[in-house]
Amino acid sequence: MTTKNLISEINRKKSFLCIGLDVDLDKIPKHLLSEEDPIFSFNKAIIDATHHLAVAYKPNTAFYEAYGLKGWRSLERTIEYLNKNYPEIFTIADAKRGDIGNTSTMYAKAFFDDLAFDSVTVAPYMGKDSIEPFLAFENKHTIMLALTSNEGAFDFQTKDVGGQEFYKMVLQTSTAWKNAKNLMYVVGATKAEYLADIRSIIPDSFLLVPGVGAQGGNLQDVAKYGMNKHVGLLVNSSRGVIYAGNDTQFYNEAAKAAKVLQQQMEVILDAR
Ligand SMILES: O=C(O)c1cc(=O)[nH]c(=O)n1[C@@H]1O[C@H](COP(=O)(O)O)[C@@H](O)[C@H]1O
Repeated sequence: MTTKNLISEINRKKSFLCIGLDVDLDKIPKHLLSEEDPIFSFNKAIIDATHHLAVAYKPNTAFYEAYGLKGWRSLERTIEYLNKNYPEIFTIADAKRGDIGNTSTMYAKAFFDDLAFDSVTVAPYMGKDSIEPFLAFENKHTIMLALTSNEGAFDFQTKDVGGQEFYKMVLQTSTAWKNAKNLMYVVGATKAEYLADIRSIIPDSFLLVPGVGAQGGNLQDVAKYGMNKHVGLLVNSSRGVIYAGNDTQFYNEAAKAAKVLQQQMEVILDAR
C-alpha cells in the first residue's frame, strides 16, 4: 500500500487506529479453544467487528511463533484474510527483525513477498546494511524502532552520544539511507513529550505509536506533539481492544473499545 492510500483511508475513516492482534490462548474466550484454529477464529471475529474503525492491524509475530507451526499458519491465515477481504487496511508484521544484509533480505522476503504484509518492524542496532535490504521493496514500509514505550528505552536510547541523545542520532542517520522514503518509525505513546523533538528531525514520516491503553499512554498528548500535516500517526492498542470482552460476544466489546478510540481520533482530526 502506498503512503498516499494510507493517508486517504485515515481521512475517510476519521481514524488513525491500529489494532494489535497479540493473541494469547490463555486470554481468549474459552469457547474458541475447541475450534480448529482458535487464533484465526479470534482474529477473524475481531477484524470483522472493527475493520471500519481501524486503518491498520498489527499482529506481533511473537504471539504466533510461540505456538510453532500452528501459530505461523494462524498468522498466514490472518494476513490472507485481511488482504482478501479488507485490502484497504494497512498491515504491519511486528517482528522487530534486522541482521546482516543477506539475512535481512530473507526476512524482508518472508514478510513482504511470502506473507504479503505492507510493513514490518525492525530494530536499528545493526545499522544501515541491516535495514537497507528492507527499504529496497517498493510500496512496502519498514518501521524502525526509535524511542520505545518500555522502561528499558532509557538504558540506551536516551543516552548522550556526542551531545545528542542516541535515538536522535539513529533518526538523523537513517534519513540518509537508500530509499529512506520507505521508513516509518516507532515511538512509544508513553514518551509523547519527546514527539516535538522527534518531529523536528523527521517532520514528514509516519510514526507507529504503541502504548495507548494497557501501557497508559495518552492519545491527546500523542496527537498534540506528534501529528503532522498528513496526520502521520498510527496509534496502536492491542490488549485494550482485543481483550475488552471475554464471553461469546467478545468481538462486540472489542468494537466498543475501538469505537471509543476512533471517536477521540475523530475529534482530534476535526479540530485540525
Ligand atoms: O514495535 C512495537 O509495536 C512496540 C514498540 C514499543 O516501543 N512498545 C510496544 O509496546 N510495542 C508493541 O506494541 C504492542 C503493545 O501492546 P498493548 O500494550 O497490549 O497495547 C505490543 O505488540 C508490543 O510488542
